[in-house]
Amino acid sequence: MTSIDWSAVQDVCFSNGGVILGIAFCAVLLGIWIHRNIPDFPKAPNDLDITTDLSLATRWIQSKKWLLRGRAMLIDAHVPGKTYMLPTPKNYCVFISAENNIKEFASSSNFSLHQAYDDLFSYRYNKLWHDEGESVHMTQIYYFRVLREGLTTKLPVLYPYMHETLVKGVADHLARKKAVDVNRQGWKQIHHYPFLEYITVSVIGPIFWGESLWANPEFQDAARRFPAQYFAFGEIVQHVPTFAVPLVKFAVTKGNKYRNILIKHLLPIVSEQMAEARNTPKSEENLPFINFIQYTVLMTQGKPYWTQERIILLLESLWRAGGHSVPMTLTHIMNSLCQYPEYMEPIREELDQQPQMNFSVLESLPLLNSFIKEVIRTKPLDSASTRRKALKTHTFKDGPHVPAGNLVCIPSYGIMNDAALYPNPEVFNGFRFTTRPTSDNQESIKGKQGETTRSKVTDVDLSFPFWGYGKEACPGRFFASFEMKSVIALLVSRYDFKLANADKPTTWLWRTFTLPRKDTVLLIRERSEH
Ligand code: HEM
Repeated sequence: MTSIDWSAVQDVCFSNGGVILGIAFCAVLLGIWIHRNIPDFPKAPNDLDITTDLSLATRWIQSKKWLLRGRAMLIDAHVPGKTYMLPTPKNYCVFISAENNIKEFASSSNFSLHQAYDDLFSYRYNKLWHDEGESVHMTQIYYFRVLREGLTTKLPVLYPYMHETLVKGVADHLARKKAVDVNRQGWKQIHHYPFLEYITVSVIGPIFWGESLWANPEFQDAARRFPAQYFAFGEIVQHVPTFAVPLVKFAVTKGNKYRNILIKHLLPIVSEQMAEARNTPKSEENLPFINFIQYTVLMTQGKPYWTQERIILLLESLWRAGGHSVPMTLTHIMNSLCQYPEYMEPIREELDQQPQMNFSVLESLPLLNSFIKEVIRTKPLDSASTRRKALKTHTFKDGPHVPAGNLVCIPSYGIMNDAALYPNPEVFNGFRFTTRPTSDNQESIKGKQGETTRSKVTDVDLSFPFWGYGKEACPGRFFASFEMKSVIALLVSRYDFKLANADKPTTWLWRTFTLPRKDTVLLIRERSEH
């Protein structure tokens, strides 16, 4: 029998005792960090149409893969009409596409939109003020009131202003660029997404904050930068241990720099306008829409819940919600116009045929409407919609049992690419939505009296759940769609454009999102006829 000679091991251990102790200490710290980062998943949903049996390790790996490959995982897992689940970093997400189940969860108080977005954007760490008495319900009511009653109904009046701002914004932006091509054909080079972000924010900025505040360079710069910083922090904070959150917040937000600037400017304005409103008789009907600040102040007049801090928080949330998704979706639309140039001429012709452009004309153009809708169908910003977190355990009438703490979502990409709803879904057909519907199951395209109407970008229905579904569907979609149409109409009718490098990818993926790359370069020049 051979005996083991331990002396070598002893030599290593004792002569390197400090090092080994150090490694052991680091291992303990790593263990604590991993432990804190493996959240206690809620109980797994069951009674699904497609069941998944996941070991702890698989669940952990899958939930991390979700960040980088969420969209692909969701598309792979999708079976029309079936319920299935995938693990996300904090819980399971149950995907529901059967009509009854969608209607059931979208209207049930057991589920919360706010809590679901808290998981995504870390609201709880991202808040400015800790507000014990805050009512999510009240905030949601006012999101809808301000956006629907305020902004949406005023779009016809706002169009000339929006158009003028766009024309100037694009011209000024391009004037700062030198022509790049050697053949002297007048092409200029711009970074596509930053350009569209700049001009769309230039349109909504004054409508939101008022012209004089928007003209303040310090305020405008902070307002432009704040949403991106908010989302970056919301993402980063999910991957650091809780004790490090304040430090990370300080580092990422540079000590709340942009938010503090917004507040410095907003507090005196909001408080002055509230004082003025108190001395003016309250009118419920036809409040004038001058800008968002003023409209919100008038709308909340006489409601003790609405303190100046809460009004600012409401404005801040609306600004974040509206700021980034419009230019991102718009970039997908413009990229698709470059990718499928055969659509450019018909859309241009449709625009050129209009003797005068205004809100109703722009809203009535079938080719423009259809092209935008087809891009959204094939390349939605988010492949899942109508995120809701189960606040209470919920057992659906038709099956799935969802323990509290899990998410429920609609697999919007899967539905919008289902061959039963959209024939040849894999084919990009820019004018797919110009024909009137043939199938009875598309409830959206039926008017109030059952008459068919043309499909619109802003439709919310079971075959087009891009904007969410039910009473909480995006209240900003009318403005978003109209702004996107205004930008495309201007660029298509006055400019030629193409991608500088058609072979380079134009998007990157994160979770279930398809985001435009910031480094995509667009070549653009003014059309000679204009
Ligand atoms: C292309 C642009 C946009 C897209 C893709 C988009 C998409 C969405 C989606 C999917 C939801 C969730 C609905 C649900 O889960 O049922 C939502 C909610 C919301 N959107 Fe939009 N949106 C866009 C533009 C805007 C704009 C421009 C504004 C404001 C000016 C806005 C304001 C809101 C608000 C306030 C909510 C939250 C409603 C609540 O908490 O109840 N959105 N949006």
